[in-house]
Amino acid sequence: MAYSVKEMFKTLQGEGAQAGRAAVFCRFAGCNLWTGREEHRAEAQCRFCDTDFVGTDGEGGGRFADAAELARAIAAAWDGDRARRFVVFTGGEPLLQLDAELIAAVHAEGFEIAVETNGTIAAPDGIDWICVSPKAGTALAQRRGQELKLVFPQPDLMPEAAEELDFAHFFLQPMDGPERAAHTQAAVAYCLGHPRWRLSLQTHKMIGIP
Ligand SMILES: C[S@@+](CC[C@H](N)C(=O)[O-])C[C@H]1O[C@@H](n2cnc3c(N)ncnc32)[C@H](O)[C@@H]1O
Ligand SMILES: Nc1nc2[nH]cc(C(=O)O)c2c(=O)[nH]1
Ligand code: SF4
Ligand SMILES: [Mg+2]
Repeated sequence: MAYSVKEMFKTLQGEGAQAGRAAVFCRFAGCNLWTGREEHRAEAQCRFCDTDFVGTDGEGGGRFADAAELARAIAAAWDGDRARRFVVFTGGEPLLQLDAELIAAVHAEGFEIAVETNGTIAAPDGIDWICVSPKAGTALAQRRGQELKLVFPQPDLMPEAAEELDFAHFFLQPMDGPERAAHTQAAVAYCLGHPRWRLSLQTHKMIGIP
């Protein structure tokens, strides 16, 4: 199938258990929880998004005709040592587009594959690192993986409700926006009182990298 990619770039993973690791970020266009248009934000299912995922006009973005073409572009974006090649599929919601064919093509290029998903769509087999970031008021289809990364606080989605899920790592990530400092303090306090949860900071924003 063809794929719509907003942007693609190599940077360090900023968040979660893989923070600090070099990765190609492939940001798919489109999401099932928000149109991405500001005039629809107040009515969206997910209202705190920090990302522009509309269209295919970003750096390294475009329409890719098939899996082989997109896998080649991902490999070209990894301009270093072949060892420890790593791609993070994000968006938008990547599980609207990431399929078995693309997973196979990117594995064939020697990459480990991670995904950042809202968890409302079950992941296809073969992804090496699944990070689910659940959103209040939505039904969770993907209930297992490597990393659960809960944006905090979401008053209608308390961490306690997520603890029964089958993940190796549990992170709270302070919700960015005008209240970021207060959200960060609240997340710190929660982690201190509930030590199964660890703090995930968006480190790329602190140091000004994509
Ligand atoms: C832009 S989303 C794309 C992937 C997928 N749609 C999802 O929500 O997981 C990438 C990550 O950023 C997180 N995120 C989005 N907006 C945020 C904000 N305002 N503050 C902190 N994290 C945010 C998401 O929860 C997710 O973990
Ligand atoms: N550096 C960096 N790390 C990230 N981790 C998750 C991101 C995302 O937008 O999915 C992201 C991002 O946009 N940049
Ligand atoms: S689900 Fe992810 S991409 Fe979609 S609006 Fe929410 S944070 Fe943004
Ligand atoms: Mg981001």
